[in-house]
Amino acid sequence: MKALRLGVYCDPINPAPSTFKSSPIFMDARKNNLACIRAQQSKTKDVPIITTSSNVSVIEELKSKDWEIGVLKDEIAATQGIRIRRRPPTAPPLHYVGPLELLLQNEGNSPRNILEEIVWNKDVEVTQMKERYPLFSLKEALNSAPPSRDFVGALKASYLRTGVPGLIAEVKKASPSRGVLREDFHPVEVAKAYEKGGAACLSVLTDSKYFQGGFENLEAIRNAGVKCPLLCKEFIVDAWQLYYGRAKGADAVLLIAGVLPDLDMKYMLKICKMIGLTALVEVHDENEMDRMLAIDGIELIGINNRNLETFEVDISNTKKLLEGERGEKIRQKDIIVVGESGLFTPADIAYVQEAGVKAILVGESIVKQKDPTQGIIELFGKDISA
Ligand SMILES: O=C(O)c1ccccc1NCC(=O)[C@H](O)[C@H](O)COP(=O)(O)O
Repeated sequence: MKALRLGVYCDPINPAPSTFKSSPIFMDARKNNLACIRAQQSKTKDVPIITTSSNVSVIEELKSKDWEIGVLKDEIAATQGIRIRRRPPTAPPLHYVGPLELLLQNEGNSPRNILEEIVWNKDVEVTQMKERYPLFSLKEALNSAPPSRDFVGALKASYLRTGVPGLIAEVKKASPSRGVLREDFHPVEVAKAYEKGGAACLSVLTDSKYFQGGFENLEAIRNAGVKCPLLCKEFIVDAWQLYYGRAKGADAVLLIAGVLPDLDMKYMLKICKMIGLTALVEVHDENEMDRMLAIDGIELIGINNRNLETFEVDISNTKKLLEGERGEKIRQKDIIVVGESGLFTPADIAYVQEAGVKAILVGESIVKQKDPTQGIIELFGKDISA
């Protein structure tokens, strides 16, 4: 353990009862209170903020409770086999402890892998975004958002028309595992080239820090008149992001089973349904698949061949997760399966199609081509546009 700055977490005066502390109402109330206080502060930025000892202590207390709740949530998630922790486990918010402010740091405070790092960053990013665009304003924005389009319908229609899996073509400039994929990147041009090449739907990376994407790309593609339904490819950690994505023109959103515990997943699915978003629920292993098959109402499951913790890609993962009883259950539930990542050749497509997928999500192999329309022809070994 290395001590850089010492942070002391203490709330001896007003500890909340542990049963109440873990209730969703308490968690939401804490988060919203904190966001409200910050939003009020940012609205009045021209006026000097008088920081009284009482509002500082309220904010500090809320931060601490928020951190405590995060730890509790991680404990619940771990019982479901989820390895991704939602925030650093041993670092409570920095507290003023007199003349010395020190933060205890140890290995537990470092993300264990890239997915965990992305999730921790996303949590901070979303907290800041919520202050700029509070939920009530997004709910208003939804009234003027472009109508959502039928994502699953487009995939099914494409499969019926072409006899090969419907293509979700990914508008992706860069990725943590591959670096920059397309230097001269014009998202609208790429999107139009994909549409011309016969893509059923598009996936638009909106994360800027790790993928050099952005919500402005999603919005621009939608506003450019591209007809393919759009997947907002984000790391969803908070329901607020669903409203934001829909307001920016998304028709579908990605929900990662390795990040969201069952209760969060069910909650997100409900909100998606309420606001007209299709959920692409992503799994990578048997445990995640079994957890998602136990949840009602999922119509689209993506099997990611890429392990987002190690970057290892193996397309036989799709086959493995569709074998035996799992495959049977998927057919019974009439779930459309999307094969994701690491698909480069007609043989790869045939392999996952044989395993049972009716749709594929492809980025690297087509975005890297000078002409992405031609990239699609090469991927399938034929023209699927007509
Ligand atoms: O692609 C990455 O390096 C990555 C790293 C961490 C989290 C997610 C990541 N990628 C998301 C995806 O799974 C892919 O963008 C998508 O399935 C397309 O994959 P590909 O065809 O291999 O570009």
